[in-house]
Amino acid sequence: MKFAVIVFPGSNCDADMYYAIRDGLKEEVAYVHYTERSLAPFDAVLLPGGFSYGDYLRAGAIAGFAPIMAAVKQAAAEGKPVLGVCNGFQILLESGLLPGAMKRNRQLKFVCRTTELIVENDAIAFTAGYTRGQKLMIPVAHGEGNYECDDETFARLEANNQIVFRYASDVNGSKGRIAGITNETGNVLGMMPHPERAVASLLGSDDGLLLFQSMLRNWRETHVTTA
Ligand SMILES: NC(=O)CC[C@H](N)C(=O)O
Repeated sequence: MKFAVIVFPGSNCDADMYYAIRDGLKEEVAYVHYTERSLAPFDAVLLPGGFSYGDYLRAGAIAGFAPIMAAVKQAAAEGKPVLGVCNGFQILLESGLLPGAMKRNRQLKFVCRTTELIVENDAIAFTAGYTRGQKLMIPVAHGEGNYECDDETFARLEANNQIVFRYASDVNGSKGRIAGITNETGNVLGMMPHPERAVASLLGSDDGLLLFQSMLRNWRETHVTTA
């Protein structure tokens, strides 16, 4: 399976994502610059954390218009898995691939610590290896992680099972303690916590590795070769 890690000006978790795939998952991975226009050779797209364009206007707002985003939207439309972590999640929101928006954390402070997450949806490619209700220890590091959407959108997210992860307790004021959501077809996932920073017990937790392993397992199941 071939993973693309998109690099925007100001990305700072691109290397973490790259090593999680190369050394944690042991699959093929390459950096793709934000000025590129095709993701055709890749099976999955990863939007890493960071401060793209210095978080100017709003985090992710400018990156949402970067040249590569048309290819990210095409990959999503083709059903390829697209994962946005932290700033990557913010970019997915700003580009309209996921509904809602991020506000500054309620406490108006950057939060950098390990959080406890609850798996709410274990039926999508990213979470099939977990079980619903399972608790995960995954770190967060963000200033704008306070998820907001209107009540109608929130009701739709709940009804469609699009809330994938919730914080076990309030971290940043996020509506419904939302930590991660998916699109209606389940192939685009945005999450504020960093699974790529939790891929080995040496890092304090390997609870994030199963997310990447689930992506790989799903891809193998749907791309059977009979050579
Ligand atoms: N690690 C990240 O991606 C966090 C940066 C992010 N732009 C923020 O809200 O602070």
